[in-house]
This record gives sequence, C-alpha cells and structure tokens, in this order.
Amino acid sequence: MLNIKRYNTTQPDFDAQLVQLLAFEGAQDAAIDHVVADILADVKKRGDAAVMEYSQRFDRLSAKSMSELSLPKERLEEALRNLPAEQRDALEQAAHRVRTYHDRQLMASWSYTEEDGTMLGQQITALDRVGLYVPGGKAAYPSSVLMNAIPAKVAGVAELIMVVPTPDGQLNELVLAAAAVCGVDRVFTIGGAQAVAALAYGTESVPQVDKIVGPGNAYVAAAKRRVFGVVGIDMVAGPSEILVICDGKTDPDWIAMDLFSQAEHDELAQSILLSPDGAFLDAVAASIDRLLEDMPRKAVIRESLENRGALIQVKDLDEAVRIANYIAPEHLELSMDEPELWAKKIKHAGAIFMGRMTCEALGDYCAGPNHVLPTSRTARFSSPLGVYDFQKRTSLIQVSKQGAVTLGKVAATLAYGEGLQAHARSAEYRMKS
Ligand SMILES: NC(=O)c1ccc[n+]([C@@H]2O[C@H](COP(=O)([O-])OP(=O)(O)OC[C@H]3O[C@@H](n4cnc5c(N)ncnc54)[C@H](O)[C@@H]3O)[C@@H](O)[C@H]2O)c1
Ligand SMILES: N[C@H](CO)Cc1c[nH]c[nH+]1
Ligand SMILES: [Zn+2]
Repeated sequence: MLNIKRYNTTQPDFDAQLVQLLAFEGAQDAAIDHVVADILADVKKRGDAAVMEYSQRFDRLSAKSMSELSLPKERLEEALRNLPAEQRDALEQAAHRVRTYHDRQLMASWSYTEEDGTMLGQQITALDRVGLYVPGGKAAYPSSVLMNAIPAKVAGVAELIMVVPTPDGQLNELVLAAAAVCGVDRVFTIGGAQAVAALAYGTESVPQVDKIVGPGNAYVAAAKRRVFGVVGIDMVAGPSEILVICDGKTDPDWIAMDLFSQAEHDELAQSILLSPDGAFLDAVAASIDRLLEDMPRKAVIRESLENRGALIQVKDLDEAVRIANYIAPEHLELSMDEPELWAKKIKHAGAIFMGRMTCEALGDYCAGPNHVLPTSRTARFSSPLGVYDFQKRTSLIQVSKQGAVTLGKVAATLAYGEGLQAHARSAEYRMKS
C-alpha cells in the first residue's frame, strides 16, 4: 500500500503541516550550490576541457574533442526524416498548435506624438542568440524542445543553441527531430551546470548566448541562478508539480493518474489533491494503490507521492481555492462543474486546466500554451515561458523644439534639486536654442 499523507484542514496544526509539505530547497540547497559554483568557475577558466571532464563524470560521455559533443543541423534533419510517420505527425501537430498559441504573444513596437511634436515610444527587438536547456538526465523531453524553441522563433531570435544531456551517449531521435522541426541551429549533447556555464561564458566551441531558458534539475536551476546577470534567464524552475481540486464527481482513476502524471517525472515532483469529499479521497487512495502496480516508473511515482504528495480534505471549494492561491502551483486542475467560474478566483498558478476533460498532460504536449512554468510557489510573481521572454523593450524619446523648452524647465528644476549641475545645464542649453 502506498503511504500518501492525508490531511484535513480542520486539524489545528494544518497550516504548519502545509508549510512543511511545500518546503523545498532545490536550487537553494547549499551542498548543490557549492558543487555548482565550482563547476561554473572551472568551465569559465578551462572552457571545453572542463565541459568534457564533467560530461564524462556525470553523464559517462568520453569525448576527445567537443566536436563529438556537437550535432550539426543536418543530423537533426536526418532524425526528422527517419522518424516513424505517426511520431512525425504528432510532433508537427503539437508544434503547429504551440506556434499558433505563441503567435498571439508577440509584442509590437508603439509610439505616440504629443501636441508639441515630441514623440515617445517603445521599440521591440528580439534577442540575438539564446541557449535552450532541454532536460535529459532521467528522461528525454522532445516536448520541451518545442516549448523552448518555438517562442524564441516567434520572437525572431536569430540563433538558437540547444543543450541536452545524453547520458551514456544515448541520443534521443525524437528530441533531435523536434529540434529540426523548430529550426534550432546547433545542438550540444551536454547538460547540467557545465552546459549552463558553457552557454553563459562561452567556450572555444560553445558560443556565449544572451539568455538561457528551460527547465532542469536542481543543478541546472542553481547554475542558472548563479549566471544570472552575465546572461538573462527565464526563471529558476524546480521539479514538476500538480494541484488538483475536485468536487468528488470525477472518476477517481482519472484523478489518480493525473497525480501520477507529474509524480513520474521525478522523485521530488509534487502531486496534491484537494477535495471536500472524504469518501472521494478514500476512493482516489484506492485507485492509486491499484493503478500503481502497472506503472513502469512505479518506484519514482511511489517515492514522489510518499515524500511530497498529499490528499487534503477541505471544508468546501472556496477553501480549496484559498489554499490553491497560497500554494501557487505550477499546474492547477479544476475538476469540477463550472470551472470557468472558479478559475476567476485563482490568482496564482502557472497554468489552469479547466474541467474534468482537461488533464494536465495535454498541456505538457500539445494544447498550445507553454509547459515551462513557474514552480515552488513562484507563480506568485512569475509567468509561463513565452515570446515575451525573447523580446526586449527599448524606450524611444524624440523631443521637439517646443518640447525641449517645456521639458527642459521641469528637468532642470529637478536636477538642481538633486544637486546635479550637468544634468540641469544639459537641458537648459536646448531651451535657449
Ligand atoms: N518545468 C518543465 O517544463 C519541465 C519539463 C521537463 C522536465 N522537468 C523537470 O526537469 C528535471 C529534469 O531533471 P533530470 O535530472 O532528468 O535532467 P537534467 O537535464 O535537468 O539534469 C541532468 C544533469 O544533471 C547533472 N547532475 C546530475 N547529478 C549530478 C551531481 N551529483 N553533481 C553535479 N551534476 C549532476 C548532470 O550534469 C546531468 O547532465 C526534472 O525535475 C523534471 O521534473 C521540468
Ligand atoms: N510536466 C512537465 C512540466 O512540469 C512537462 C512535461 C514534458 N513532458 C511531459 N511533461
Ligand atoms: Zn509532465
């Protein structure tokens, strides 16, 4: 029997229990951060040689030169050509849907002109070169290639450099084919902190990028956190999470499998169910026990559910919503009637899956929205990966002769107030022209 934690919000210590349940060190873990700091410093100093050594140590890749850890575009095209038709079709359909969704996120430049002829605006440009981290330690993720690369392409990024660990040198053809579908320019078969360092600092072989995006384990997250400032990053993501709120009227097997779907990613993934119906929670617990037996990744699911999972009985759905907003989950399933009404009450979640038919797994692959989402309560302040992560805003200011007089007076007054003479006089020169 699987020993998943059971809580009831009427327990006097429930709030403390919830805090404990959500506690997660991840990228903040001192031991991991220490290891990562050393790897980053070493790659910065020794470049390719260090990348190859760490790839040997962590992924058992014995390369004599970095060219052995790099794949040209032709190799990606070859993977796509050789893919079984059904897989190719699914990949292309998913890519099409993800592209259609992300097309809508494209920001456009804008400007307006004031009465005196002064023009103000915002010019949008794409990043020049980005690094896409595609996780690959424990499983391969072709879908993460789509989710990273498509918004970058839609934004108009000129060059896409992808890194993906290939433990024991095992290439995943679907991952390579996905890179071809998305127009990725170069792929390096490296992962972990060494790959993040190579992208951030550049090596003899790996070009330095402007921003690194994509999910990964705690080593990857800690490395991204440390290189932020040298390069941009999208977010510091942790293991996958799912929070399901169910009114008790969905098939318990469906809900059990939805909880498994994130648990199977990682022993550290988190799957939580909230329901006002205690008998329903019992039924889901029974489904978990029965269905787990046939799951290929049974051990990972068990560990994840026993260590970080929970079935929580709430007073009512309003209380469930309050808890969901506190948890700010990566994925939130609203498995209930009128989910659109309840969704309006959700302020903090990476993605909301509305209604009994909408399982989170569809969002992972092909619904359209991005599956790279804020985790570990960071949905309180951050958003899904999107086109906006690959675009920058530059302010535009063109002052007319009249504008120079009116604005010059305001600026000079404030500049003298700050004790900054040069600022004031710089503005005053234009007032007299
Ligand atoms: N949020 C998302 O969109 C999304 C998508 C897919 C996967 N994920 C998550 O990404 C994570 C993927 O993790 P993963 O491990 O499978 O792949 P990964 O690519 O993130 O990490 C593998 C790398 O970790 C490094 N590493 C492993 N052990 C190490 C050690 N002891 N010391 C130093 N470096 C070490 C190695 O360099 C290896 O290449 C999972 O948590 C999964 O849930 C998230
Ligand atoms: N659920 C993951 C994001 O947390 C994404 C994914 C990829 N493949 C399957 N799932
Ligand atoms: Zn998933």
